[in-house]
Amino acid sequence: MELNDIRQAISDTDQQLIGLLAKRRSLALAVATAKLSQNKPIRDTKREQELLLSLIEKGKLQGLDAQYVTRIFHVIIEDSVLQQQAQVQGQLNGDNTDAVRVAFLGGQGSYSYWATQKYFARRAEHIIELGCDSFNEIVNAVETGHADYALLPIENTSSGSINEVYDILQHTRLSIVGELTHPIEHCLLGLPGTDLSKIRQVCSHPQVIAQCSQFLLGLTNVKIDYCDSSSAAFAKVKALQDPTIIAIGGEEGGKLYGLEVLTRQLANQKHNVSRFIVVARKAVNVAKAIPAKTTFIMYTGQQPGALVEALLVLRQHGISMSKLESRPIPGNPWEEMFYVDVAANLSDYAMTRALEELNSITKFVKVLGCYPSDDITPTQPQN
Ligand SMILES: C=C(O[C@@H]1C=C(C(=O)O)C=C[C@H]1O)C(=O)O
Repeated sequence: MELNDIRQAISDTDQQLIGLLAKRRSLALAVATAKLSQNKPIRDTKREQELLLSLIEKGKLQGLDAQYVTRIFHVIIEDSVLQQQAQVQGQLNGDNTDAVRVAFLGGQGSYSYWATQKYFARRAEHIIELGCDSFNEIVNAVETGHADYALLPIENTSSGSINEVYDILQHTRLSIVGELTHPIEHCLLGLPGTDLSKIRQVCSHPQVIAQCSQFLLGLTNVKIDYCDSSSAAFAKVKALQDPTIIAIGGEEGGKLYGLEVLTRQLANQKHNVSRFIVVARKAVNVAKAIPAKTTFIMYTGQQPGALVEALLVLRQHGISMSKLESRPIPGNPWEEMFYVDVAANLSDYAMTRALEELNSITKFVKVLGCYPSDDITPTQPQN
């Protein structure tokens, strides 16, 4: 067979794969409806386990190794579960699936832009993008009704919590309605033909700079230029047309501005992932069939043991905490507000009781939102 003919056969096979993936997805959505009518949870790890074992067996017969089959089906199953969860949530909360207006940091090509695309691809036909220059502007867009949702990065595996966003949450009336984890792969990006040894200026968002601090220490005589977003940095490098100025951001984003990758994998942590939250004016209910997270803030006061007492309430109700963060309370020096993420549905009896008790033993408690957990831990195909 000629090269072109073989390639044509590969393209035909890929097209069939795409068709099969789309078919599998629509079957998964039908499964979700059937599960709801039978009061069954969306995730069924026993079924996933059986499926993986049987696929590994079938793969072996056709020369496909177990790891390859497992890796591919982890991606397919994760998509299937997230797709089902989004459908169930949309139905429960009467979401608009035609068009949503979403505010996020930066313009086309920023990390928040890609996260927005990923999150809403499962939830709406059309995204009306509202790129913003700051976290305050993003939140304001939703508060004033210019946008339906805002997407905000809240923590990252390299740089930790994004304090500015935590501080905004203390004062906003908006509710957290969703979360999303998204891999962040920082690259040095420059105009075509840029010579790394001649670089004088690196542009990016302060969070990106913080996540690449170790790499940047190795660059001498280079000025750091803090921009509003990674996409603003791309735009600047493109506009200046100076090959001594480069940006840090995602490869796909840089491409939109005609920039090329000079170096990859710049983050301090190899596994560099950001967690984003989605906020809206109206809180949502989370279907019982879906694992939920609740985020609340509390001020315990400064008496000895106050935080321990509060955390004991969670333990007494069998509620597990996935995150505890403290932030200063503006205007009250040395006093701290605690941010707590728990694996619980706000409408669970245990959670209702825990919040009642926390209300009585702390000085202030406010629920920031209850939303579906994005954590789809892959099922391992053990016998
Ligand atoms: C589709 C289903 O829902 C989920 C997704 C699965 C899949 O995509 O194969 C398997 C089990 C469930 O966690 C199902 O239960 O069959």
